[in-house]
Formats: sequence, structure tokens, C-alpha cells
Amino acid sequence: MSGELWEVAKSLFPGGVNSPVRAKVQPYPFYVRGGQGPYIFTEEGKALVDFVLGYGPLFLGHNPPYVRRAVERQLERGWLFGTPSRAEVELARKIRRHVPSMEKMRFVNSGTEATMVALRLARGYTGRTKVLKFDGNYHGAHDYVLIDAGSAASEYGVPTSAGVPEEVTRTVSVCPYNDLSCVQKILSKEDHAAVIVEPVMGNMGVIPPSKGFLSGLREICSSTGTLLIFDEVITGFRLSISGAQGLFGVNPDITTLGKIVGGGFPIGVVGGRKEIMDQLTPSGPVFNAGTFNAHPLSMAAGVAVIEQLENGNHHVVAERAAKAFVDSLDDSLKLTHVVNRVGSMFQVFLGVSEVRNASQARKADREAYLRLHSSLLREGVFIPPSQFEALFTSAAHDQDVVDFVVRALRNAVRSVG
Ligand SMILES: Cc1ncc(COP(=O)(O)O)c(C=O)c1O
Ligand SMILES: NCC(=O)CCC(=O)O
Repeated sequence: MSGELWEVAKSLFPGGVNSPVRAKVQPYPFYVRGGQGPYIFTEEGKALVDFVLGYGPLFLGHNPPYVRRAVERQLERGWLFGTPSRAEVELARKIRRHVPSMEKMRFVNSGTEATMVALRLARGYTGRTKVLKFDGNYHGAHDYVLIDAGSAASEYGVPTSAGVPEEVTRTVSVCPYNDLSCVQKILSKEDHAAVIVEPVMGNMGVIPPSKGFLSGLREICSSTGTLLIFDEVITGFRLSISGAQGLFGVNPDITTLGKIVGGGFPIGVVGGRKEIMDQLTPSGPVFNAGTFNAHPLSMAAGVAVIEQLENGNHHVVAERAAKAFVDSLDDSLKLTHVVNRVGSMFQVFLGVSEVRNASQARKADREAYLRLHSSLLREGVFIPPSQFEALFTSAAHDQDVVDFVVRALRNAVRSVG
């Protein structure tokens, strides 16, 4: 049972968990045995409609048969060879077909690694040291991005982590999201290697880019010799089969992917213009390597997922479910609130009337949000236990699920106040 496991876990893991946001579920995290479609099943045998979806990767829901079969086929043949395998070529060709700005790429093991490599590449390619990020954007858990970071770093009050050397912090400039004049001012010195941005912010809740923000970044970067990095770890293959760059029609120099493109298995991808990517070892001087890079199981799962996205109406189904959730929330909540949604990612902010950047998100009533989380859990619906995460829908969130969730929401909002 969850309570017993939690008691032991507290003595084994810092804070009882292996990634901080998991500890936010009260009074203790429920342990999960399995998942199927839009549902997860707890150790206690309770089914929950899942709007967390592994924090984004499971765009086709839990345990989709075609992904499972692809992974099983690979498992039968073995799963680690220290040499290239066919599936990495297949996955890379599919990625490049749908995200043409990724002319060449490198497969790594997490979004964290992908952004770490992207920033090192940008420094190596431009010969400049500094980079610019945005307040509340989260790019993983390495030194150069744990500065004014969103997600669990903000949730736990350490947007700038202890242990990050000041020498590193000094090389990272920070602007408010959606603030082009700040970016213009900082980049005008022409000493920044890159701007890294979540094209839709998904780590302070969801915050869309203002009209002209992404194209403005593109222009400022091009005119100052700064590389533009889109961190599409969440948005890649979610907002469209070509990610946010396809949706908004703005091409970055470097893209990072993760989550969906590994079908729920560990993955990160960094890709971009050929001449930039060719700076990576062994063709160039910027080092990257990894025992598990291009892991055959992740490659097989990724190919299977993209094949599905190429053939189905999965984005339509996921987006319809997200819209129904948001409409129902708007209808049932009496309290002042904002719901930000882009496609199948969204979040509600209670007690505020506008959220266009991280400082506005921080003003939302987080206690009320946690009450909503807890009461939805009682109704059989799992949303992230943190204001500073996104809710996700999948292609498995069909009309029956939507109807159930709408009823659950009507009951749950009563506890929000
Ligand atoms: C936009 C973005 N970039 C990078 C990361 C880091 O990815 P990972 O957790 O796979 O290291 C995340 C994780 O949520 C993310 O949302
Ligand atoms: N939005 C941040 C994440 O999705 C990370 C999940 C985790 O670290 O558990």
C-alpha cells in the first residue's frame, strides 16, 4: 500500500522521492502499479484519469499497443550494443522530415542533457560565453539553467539552485517572458552565444508567447549573431507534428526535444543547422558522448509514436479534451481565474486576471490550486500537484473520459473557495 511504501521511501530517498514534484501529493504520494489509456491505477486499486501523463511524454496515453509491440520486438533482439542501430536512423529521418530546422541531430538521454549540449554547442560555435534565458522557463536540472527556473525549482522556492557556481550565474542573463525590449537591450552588446526559450512556457503553469514574441526573438538573434534555441522538450510533437516551430512558423537555429519523441522512454535530442551540429565530436571540438545515447528501446518507441502521429487524428482528440476541460473549468469556477491553453497543454491560475509572465504566475493563489488538485484526486482525476506545471491531454482522452471529468470538476470546484 502507498502509505507503507512511503514510510520506507522516506528513509531511502531525500524527501522520499526521486524527483521533487512527486512529493507534493498530500498527505503522501500514491504509488502507481500501472496505466492504460487515459488511466493510472494506484496500489490501492483506484483508477485515476491522468492529466499528468508522466509530465508530458505519453501523448498516446498509457501502454498503447503499437508502442509496446515495437519495444517488445526490440527487447527480443537485445537492447544495448555500443554501436549504431537501424532504429536511430529511422527516428532521426522522421524527426528531420517533420522538424526540418533539425538538419542534423544527436540523441541523448534526457531534456536536461539536450539543453546542456545545446548551450555548449552555441558557445563553441559562436566563441561567446554568455546565454540569455527567461524567468520561469525550465530547461532541466544542470547548472546553466537552474537560474530563475520554473517547475519544481520555483515550487520549492529555489529558482536559483544552491550549488550553482557564481561564475556560472554571471554568464546567464535573464529577461521576463514576453519582454522583447529586455532582450533587445541585452543582446545589443553582441556578446551572447544564445537565447534559450520555451516557445510556449509549460513550467510556470502554461503561458503562451505574445503575438510577435517568437518572431521578434528570431529577428533580434539574427541581427546580433546570437543563436536561437527553442526548447521543445514539452511542445515537440505535442503542439503539432512539427512542434511549436511548425505552429508559429518561426525557425530556431537549435532545437531540443525530449518527452514525447521517446514514447515514454528516456530520451533527449539536440538538433539544428548542419554547420552548428557539425561542431559536435567526433566531427568537431564540442564534446558530447553517452553510454545510453540513442538507446535502442527509446528509438523503437519513438519511431512507433511518430508513425502513429503521421496517420491518426491524435492531435485533434487531445486538443478537444483539453478544450472541454478548460470550458468546464471556466463554467464551474466562480472565483476570479485565468486559464491559459495552447493545444493540449493548459493550466488554471486562481485569484488573478492575467498571466503573461512568471511574476504574474507567482501571484496566483497556489493554496487554492492545491485544494483543487486534492479534491479532483478524491473525484478520481489526477492533475499536477503544483501550480508551476502543465496539465496535458492525450489521444486516449476520449469523449467518455471528458464527460466523467466534467462531472468531477463540478464537484471538485466547490472546495476551492
Ligand atoms: C521545457 C523543458 N526542458 C527541459 C526539461 C528537462 O527534461 P528532463 O526532465 O527529461 O531532463 C523539461 C522537463 O520537464 C522541460 O519541460
Ligand atoms: N515540468 C518539469 C518536469 O516535467 C519534470 C518532471 C520531474 O522532474 O519530475
